[in-house]
Formats: sequence, C-alpha cells, structure tokens
Amino acid sequence: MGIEVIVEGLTKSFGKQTVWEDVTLTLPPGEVSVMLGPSGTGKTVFLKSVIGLLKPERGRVMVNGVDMVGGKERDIYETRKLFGLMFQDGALFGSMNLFDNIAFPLREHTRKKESEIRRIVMERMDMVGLLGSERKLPGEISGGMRKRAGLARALVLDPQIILCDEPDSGLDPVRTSYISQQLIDLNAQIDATMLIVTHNLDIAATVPDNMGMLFRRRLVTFGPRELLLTSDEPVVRQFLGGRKEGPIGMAEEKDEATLAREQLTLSDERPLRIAPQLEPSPGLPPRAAVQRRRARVLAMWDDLPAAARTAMKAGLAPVAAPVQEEHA
Ligand SMILES: Nc1ncnc2c1ncn2[C@@H]1O[C@H](COP(=O)(O)OP(=O)(O)OP(=O)(O)O)[C@@H](O)[C@H]1O
Repeated sequence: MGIEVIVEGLTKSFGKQTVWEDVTLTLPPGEVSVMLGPSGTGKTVFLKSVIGLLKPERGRVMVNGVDMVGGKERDIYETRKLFGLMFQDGALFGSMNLFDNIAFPLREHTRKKESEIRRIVMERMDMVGLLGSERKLPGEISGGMRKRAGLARALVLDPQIILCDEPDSGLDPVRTSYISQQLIDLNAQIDATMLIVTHNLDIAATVPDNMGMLFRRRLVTFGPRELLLTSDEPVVRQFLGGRKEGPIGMAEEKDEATLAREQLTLSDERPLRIAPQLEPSPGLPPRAAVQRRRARVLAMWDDLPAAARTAMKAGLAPVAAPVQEEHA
C-alpha cells in the first residue's frame, strides 16, 4: 500500500516572491489526488518541495517519519527512493532507446543483474502499453508514448508514492483520456499514493479521489473530489467551468471593479455536472483505495457541506447508515 504524505504549514518563496504560504494537506495512502491551479501558481514548485528537491522556508512534509524539508539529507535521500517522478515532458534521454531510458534508474540505483533489469523493464513497458517499442528513440515516437515511457521509468523502482507533473501537457484530448485511464489502472495495480499536478479539467473531473487548488499564494481547498467539484468558491467555479469571468485573469488577478461587473452577469450560472470517476480497465483488480476512502469520507461526513454529501451519495453506495440518513 502507498504511503501517507503529510504536509503542514508549508511556505515557499523565491527572494521576495512568495509562491504559496501555509499549505497544509494530507495525501491519503494509496489514493489519487490532483492539485489544480492556474499557470504560475506554484504547482511544480509544490511537487518539488514534497520530494525535497526544493526547500520551503517554513513547514514540514512528513513521509514515513522523515521530514523532507528539515530532515537529515541522508534520510531525505533514502526516502526519495520511495517516490516515482513523472516529469512534464517525460524527461527522456534523446540518444537512448526506450528500453535503456526506462532501465536507467535500475542501472543507476541498484546492483541488479541485466537479466533482472530486463524482466522489470519489460513488465513496466507492458503496464503502460509500450511493449514492442523498446528500440525506438524518444524522437521517433508520439508525445503520448513519451509520457508513457516517462511513467514506466517512474515505476521501475517500485515507488510507493508517484508524483506526476502535468501528464497531459502537449497531448490531444484522446491521448489525455488514455493517460487518465493509465493512471487509474496503475493505481489499481500497485496501490501507490499518487499526486497529479494539472490544469486539465478532464483529468480533474474523472481521475482523482481528492482534489486541491492553489490560487493567490494559498491552498483554496483540499479534500474529496466532490468537495471541490461542488464548491461555491468563485475561483474554483471559474476554473472548473473554464470561464473568462471570475477572479482568474490573464495576469492571474483581476481588479475589484471588473469582478463586481462580472458578478452581475453570473446569476444564471448552471451547476457543474459531476462526471463519474474512472474505473480500472476490465481484467484489473479493483482499486484497494476505494474502500479506504469510503471509510475516511464517512468519518468526516458530518463536517461536509450538503452539496458535497449529495454528490457523494451515488459514488459511495452501497454504504451504511450515515449516507442513507442524508436527505439533502
Ligand atoms: N528555481 C526557481 N527560481 C525562481 N523562481 C522560480 C523557480 N522555480 C519556479 N519559480 C517561480 O515560481 C512560480 C511558480 O512556478 P511553477 O512552475 O511551480 O508554476 P506552475 O503552477 O507549475 O505553472 P504551470 O501550470 O504553468 O506549469 C513562478 O512564478 C516561477 O517563475
């Protein structure tokens, strides 16, 4: 099972520019979480801080008892081995074929024999649907295949936490759907804790168990997907609705007068439709995280807003008392 990641009071600046402050959230073990946010709000900086590649000024990121911010470098280095990182562009070496690219972490960080390396690489290539492309160079394959190769490489060291930076960037909607399914299938197969950073609304709507959003240097919210999808925070609604009107502008923040004018035109806004979460492909085991999430959500049931509870009912059925008592 994946490992829980506890983020507490995290603040990161570059010089005088504060990227975000006081970010607190927990990535539940084995569940899939998405961090949304307009461009430049610090999603990538957040991923790098979680894995200890960037050092926030304040706060902690606890993984397996190690603080990835203020812990000993040696402990951080060891704990980093629990992570698999999928970069935006796949980050493949252009001169190496896919097999060697995917084998790279095994050759670099383990003393495994070539026969064992071959077994692992072929297994991971099979998981992401790349068998048969071992000898291709990154330049000879599509963007979607490069992403999947990046994902396979993130998997070779059997990570318990997987961080994906914009798995959809540069992909068309069809390939984005494939990668969404791939991420859910992967979660069903290895039950790793996953954090996906994206501004893709399809991924946000169909993949995660939990969602959060960064905006204006703070974490707007983080919790079960239904909480964000039914949120009435203007910034969340604007983002999920893909609209021009709202607090997010080209320069990220709009002035008060523009906002007030827009507010007048938004009164007939329709509620967002909540798409069902993707299921693992036929033949794969069910996601173990689903049962754990159900128990977790039921434990917080009384504290959830009515709209989120209503949205959850279908997804949580069949369940015991608390859900059936709800008449919202
Ligand atoms: N190493 C760095 N040094 C200085 N500033 C940085 C550094 N890395 C990121 N930043 C700044 O931090 C801010 C957040 O960047 P980040 O790449 O995390 O945003 P993002 O939300 O991932 O954006 P996008 O969705 O466009 O990828 C930006 O203003 C960026 O210029």
